[in-house]
Amino acid sequence: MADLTEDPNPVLDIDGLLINQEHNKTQEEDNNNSNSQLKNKSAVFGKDREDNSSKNQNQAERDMASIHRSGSRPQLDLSKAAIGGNFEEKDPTILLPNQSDDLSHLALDIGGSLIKLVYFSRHEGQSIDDKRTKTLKERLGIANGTRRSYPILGGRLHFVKFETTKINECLDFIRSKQLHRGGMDSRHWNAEAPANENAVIKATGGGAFKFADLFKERLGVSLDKEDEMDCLVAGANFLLKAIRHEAFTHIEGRKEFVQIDHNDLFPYLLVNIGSGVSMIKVDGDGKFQRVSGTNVGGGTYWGLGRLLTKCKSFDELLELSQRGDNRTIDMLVGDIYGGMDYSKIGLSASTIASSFGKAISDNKELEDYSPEDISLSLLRMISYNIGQIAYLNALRFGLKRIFFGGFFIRGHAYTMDTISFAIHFWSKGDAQAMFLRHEGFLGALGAFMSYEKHGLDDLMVHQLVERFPMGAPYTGGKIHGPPLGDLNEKISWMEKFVLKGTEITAPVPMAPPPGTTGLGGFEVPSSKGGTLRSDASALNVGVLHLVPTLEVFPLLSDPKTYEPNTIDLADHNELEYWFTVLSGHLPDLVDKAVASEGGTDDAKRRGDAFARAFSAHLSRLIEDPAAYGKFGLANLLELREECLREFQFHDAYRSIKQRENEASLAVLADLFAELDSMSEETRLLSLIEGVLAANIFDWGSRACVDLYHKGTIIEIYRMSRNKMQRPWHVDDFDLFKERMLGSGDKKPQPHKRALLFVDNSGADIVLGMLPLARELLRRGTEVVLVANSLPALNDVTAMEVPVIVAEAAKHCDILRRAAEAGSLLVDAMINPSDSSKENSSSVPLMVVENGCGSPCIDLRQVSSELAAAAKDADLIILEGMGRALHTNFNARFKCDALKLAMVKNQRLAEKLIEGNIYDSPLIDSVNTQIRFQLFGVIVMLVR
Ligand SMILES: CC(C)(COP(=O)(O)O)[C@@H](O)C(=O)NCCC(=O)O
Ligand SMILES: [Mn+2]
Repeated sequence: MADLTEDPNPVLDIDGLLINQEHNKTQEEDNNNSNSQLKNKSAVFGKDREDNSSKNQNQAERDMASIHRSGSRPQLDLSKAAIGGNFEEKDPTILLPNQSDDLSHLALDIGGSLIKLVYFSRHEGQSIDDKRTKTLKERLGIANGTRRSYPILGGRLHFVKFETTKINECLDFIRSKQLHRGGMDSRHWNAEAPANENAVIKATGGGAFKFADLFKERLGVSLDKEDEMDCLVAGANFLLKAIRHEAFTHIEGRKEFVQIDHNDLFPYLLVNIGSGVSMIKVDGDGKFQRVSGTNVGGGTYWGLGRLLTKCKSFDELLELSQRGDNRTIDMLVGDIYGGMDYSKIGLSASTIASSFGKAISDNKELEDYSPEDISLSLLRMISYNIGQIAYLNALRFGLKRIFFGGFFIRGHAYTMDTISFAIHFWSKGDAQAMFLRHEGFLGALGAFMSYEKHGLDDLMVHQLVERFPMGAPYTGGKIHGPPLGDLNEKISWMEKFVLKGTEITAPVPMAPPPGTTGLGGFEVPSSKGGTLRSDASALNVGVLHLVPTLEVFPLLSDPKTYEPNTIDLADHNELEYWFTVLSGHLPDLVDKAVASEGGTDDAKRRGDAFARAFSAHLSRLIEDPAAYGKFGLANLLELREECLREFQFHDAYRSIKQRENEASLAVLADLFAELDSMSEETRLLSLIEGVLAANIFDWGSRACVDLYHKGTIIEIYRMSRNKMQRPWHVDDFDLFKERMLGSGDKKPQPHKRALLFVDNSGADIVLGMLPLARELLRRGTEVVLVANSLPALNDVTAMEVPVIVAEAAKHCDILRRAAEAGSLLVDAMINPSDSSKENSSSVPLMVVENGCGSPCIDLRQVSSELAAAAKDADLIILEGMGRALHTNFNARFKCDALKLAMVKNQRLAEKLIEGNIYDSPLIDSVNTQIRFQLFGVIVMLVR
């Protein structure tokens, strides 16, 4: 019988854990994780669901999906195939003993100064298929046979780089991660395993020739050389199509991310600035022509710079330029025109008229000029020249977009500004220079894509999630030390790194404040002196998680214009505010996290490491808000959760959630009785007020946590509900009521299926959302509770909801029947298919996971289960600040959508409600006269 843990096909079903932990966790940890998830799941249903027959079915499903894969995927080796388990089964396991996972793992671009590595690591598909999910999938039309087959494997794409002079470190890294044994099952990378005699690694760049023998000798692998231009173009095309906001403009110190329309990408000019410069007109995938180039490039800057300044490295030279003032050497227009602009032809006094021009008139020798000034003058001369030639070529072919890549740029602000200025100036604003976040990895990515079976072609933008683990030993993609084996080593590394200095908090400090470079970057750079490092403004490149099961939420009215974040952290005031808020929460969060792991010394150490890591992220963002790409508040809140998971805190609020669930369930029967005694209209209003009131139980909000000291859950809930006087700040209740209850001649129009995006545990779900769900069910609307896949703050997870519903159902027949019909109460059923027949008269209550582990939700990337459930839905209810305010406040849908949120944050109240915050309903605390003045409520019905 095939063992699930050895399944070579983790494509397929990762419903349980869409977002995984950091990659360099050991395999053992991964397994422990999934085991404990499975154990929880089993506990929910009181049975061990991981018995052999379900294993067989899982396996069969995986095999089915493998067979459905597109031709670009690894072909199946069917030799010695056999049916495993019971032949009578509908989907017996098919064993493929000779099927190896021949997925490519590593590709290299070995340049003159840097070696760039792109490697892929598989991650295990966690399948949690129990009776409930199986029946649910059948109901949603994604069960066996009709289920989607995912054309690619789930996994992670890593980007790292080494200096070419340190090639031995690079070889050690490859060996320690066993990346050269790509032909094997990656989940069993094993140092003991014999090297594959014929192992081949795709490589591009001159070093692929130069170091071929060294690779053979040290790693026993051959380098399969790929053409550099082919690779550059393939890499750029992939990035521009698959990564949202890969490109950005850089004008006067300001980065702005650009969303490229995939259908309108070609043609463009790709300018790759390495030692020399290539200019390539790209017309499509594999369709390109090198149209020009210049021998004045990165090598020129480095070569001349070294001679003129005695610098020891390229980075040192760049670093010098940060402190330079090119006006001492360059002849400016103002120098010629007595300080005046030459406005007739559009030249300002600060424009460089002649690079190094002052050196002809000054009676000075080389030693009389500062190396800093020389470096900056040289940098500008070369950047400007490249920009100008690029523009001329764009003009030649009528190209509006010019993308710049290559090692020369290195995210360097003044280089980018100078290039942008040249393009803008000469094209009179018609053409635009754009830069790429993964600028240095184009070639390596392209080499990776040249493997026949890489599968990346099939990837869609919504299936990629970029994560920023505190990926020691490489921060921002750059290797800083030997690779780390496990979490313990990683923590030690961080402890040392932080103790050593500020490097971890500011691995790549400095972003010039907007405007410092002046017109076209020709003013004097603002210097941060000694704090600057060579890769000063380089952008952080994260790990790309490939999650084939993610889908775009089908009910978004316009996915193209959808922007999940309401708050954009590119606004420095916002960033500073949230930085302060989240820094303030940190000590408390660490306490909770450590307590959730038993308060052991190990947990304390991990807690400490988490705090350091998250603070480092915050500092990095404060230094450069664009460091992680386009980043909104939702991303920051998610980063915090990811960071907790990185240090193995899987559910920091576990016990708080449990306690609040119990306390709320204890008063639920009374609440149902109270609601049932009301008239329809009063009840509907009370239900909405109840959702808002219960949303106050939010451990992510400082104001709310302070409130908890003032009374019991039910007291706070009641007090809060009683204070909900209408009209609310945004108040579409009457519209909703009309649809639900009708008015005058209008009959009620019950919805067919409602998706309820639930938020917090305890009162929020139990006293708020479940009673609302019950009302909808009573009116004949199917209800799907949509909950997080992974914990985030005190949010309830999809795994926890069935237990809560089971408890609630003890007090309510409507819920019980609906839960049975929706297969939530599996233990109450004799046989799921009989049971669904029996309950066919009842509308079902179902639970699906949303695909994320954050307090917010990006509806461009949701679980396939949710996407399937959405197909028949005509009502969406988004609840809570994270899902309805921080994200999706501006979202529009194809059907009715209700956004219900208690505004629990002063700044947000000001920003979104646009009124005087003191107009908001006041909430008196129960026992004291203290007034909480920052709560407003929003009930928004939108389409
Ligand atoms: C993290 C949250 C979005 C969670 O709110 P919820 O979605 O549970 O209503 C919210 O607690 C929040 O924005 N907190 C910010 C910090 C504060 O106001 O203290
Ligand atoms: Mn929440």
